[in-house]
Amino acid sequence: MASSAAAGASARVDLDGNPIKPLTICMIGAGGFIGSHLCEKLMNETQHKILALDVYNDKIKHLLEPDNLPWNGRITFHRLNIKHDSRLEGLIKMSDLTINLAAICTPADYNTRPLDTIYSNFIDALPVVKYCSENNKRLIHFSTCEVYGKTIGSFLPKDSPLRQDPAYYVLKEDESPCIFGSIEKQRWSYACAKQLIERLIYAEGAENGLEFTIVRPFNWIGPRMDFIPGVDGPSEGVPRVLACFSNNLLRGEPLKLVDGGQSQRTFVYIKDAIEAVTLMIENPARANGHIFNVGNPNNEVTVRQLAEMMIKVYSKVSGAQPPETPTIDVSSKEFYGEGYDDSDKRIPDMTIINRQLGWNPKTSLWDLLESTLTYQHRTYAEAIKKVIAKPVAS
Ligand SMILES: NC(=O)c1ccc[n+]([C@@H]2O[C@H](COP(=O)([O-])OP(=O)(O)OC[C@H]3O[C@@H](n4cnc5c(N)ncnc54)[C@H](O)[C@@H]3O)[C@@H](O)[C@H]2O)c1
Ligand SMILES: O=C(O)[C@H]1O[C@H](OP(=O)(O)OP(=O)(O)OC[C@H]2O[C@@H](n3ccc(=O)[nH]c3=O)[C@H](O)[C@@H]2O)[C@H](O)[C@@H](O)[C@@H]1O
Repeated sequence: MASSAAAGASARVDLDGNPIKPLTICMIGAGGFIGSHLCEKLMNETQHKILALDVYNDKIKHLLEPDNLPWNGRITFHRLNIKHDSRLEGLIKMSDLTINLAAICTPADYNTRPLDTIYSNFIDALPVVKYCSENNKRLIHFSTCEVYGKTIGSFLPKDSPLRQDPAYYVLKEDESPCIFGSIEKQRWSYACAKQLIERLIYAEGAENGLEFTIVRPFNWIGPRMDFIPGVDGPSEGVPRVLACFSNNLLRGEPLKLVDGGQSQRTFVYIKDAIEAVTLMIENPARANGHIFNVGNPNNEVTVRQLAEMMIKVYSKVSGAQPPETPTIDVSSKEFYGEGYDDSDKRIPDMTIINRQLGWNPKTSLWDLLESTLTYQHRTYAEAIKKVIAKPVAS
């Protein structure tokens, strides 16, 4: 494995046929869902070095130990909180490229912990941008498709034929407006903080020459996403939809559809999406100065359809009977609390990423759910049984 990985790595060329020099990458938030997949790919397929920064490392432990792994020495973990750690600037200075993934990014937090959300997504990202700019270091910053907010089409009358016109709903990096709800709808605290840090990075590029790339992920999903409440996360915690529905399926409970599950999303497989990030890392001349949508426009479903598909796939991979009551409707107020609001529809325009990096997603929703739910079942089914069997303390 070591020799084939090294051989593959030495033959690597960029999209213009130039050999790729090994980089040192400061990856902030490397211990999270996206970070863990990116570290895995870079260790397996390239010769880049990673300084992995995070508060946690559970999701990348398999890349750090034991110390005879083929990539031994190319990944080092630095346990730190970027809110208050003087090592941050030094680590950025030691690197050729910084990738910032650190953020609070679960919707259940946006309206219930708006201050933490705004600090995490804007204030805490400021020093990262500043150190990159001052030290002439390249930055890949993770933003979100939530910066688009709601579609223009959502404001049209329900029966307007214009709702069918892509001009009213396809989201384009350089054209679509950012449409958020009122300030009382604290859901938008995250999107607004992400929008402002995007604007700041863009301005650093324009005024001070910062070399940057901004990534707008559209619902990347796959193994290791978030946590299963009561198993590897708090019992009362509310993760993103993939983990919420996985939790319901593992426990044999109905899946909860917020406000009827009418919102639409496009889901992309994490492994396809990581391919796009690798292209950005290794093709700076094509990626710098750009904002990229990264999603799969072919995988659009309503949340209700997602639930129905996950129920079918989970039955197939686990052999379990579907729950007697497969889904139940809950109000957003009951599920998320006051101040929740939602994006109605999210279809990414792929023109820019396709033109600059030639990237296209490959995996269908059914296939990505099959591999992800196989992982969820294998990883959590036994643990859930034990949790369920435990008597509740009176
Ligand atoms: N997963 C998606 O589909 C998606 C979609 C849109 C945007 N994003 C963005 O991509 C980034 C990564 O998302 P993810 O899904 O991997 O989330 P995640 O929560 O799994 O990972 C974020 C990581 O950052 C770390 N972190 C947070 N604050 C930190 C701090 N102060 N110091 C050090 N480490 C800190 C966390 O411990 C966590 O490991 C985020 O910026 C998120 O907003 C993700
Ligand atoms: O992944 C993304 O691209 C971005 O969008 C997500 O936001 P959202 O898609 O609204 O969050 P999910 O938790 O994945 O919820 C998707 C939809 O499912 C619904 N939902 C969620 C959980 C549940 O149990 N039931 C349910 O119906 C939500 O109301 C929402 O309409 C998060 O904000 C971020 O991680 C990220 O920036």
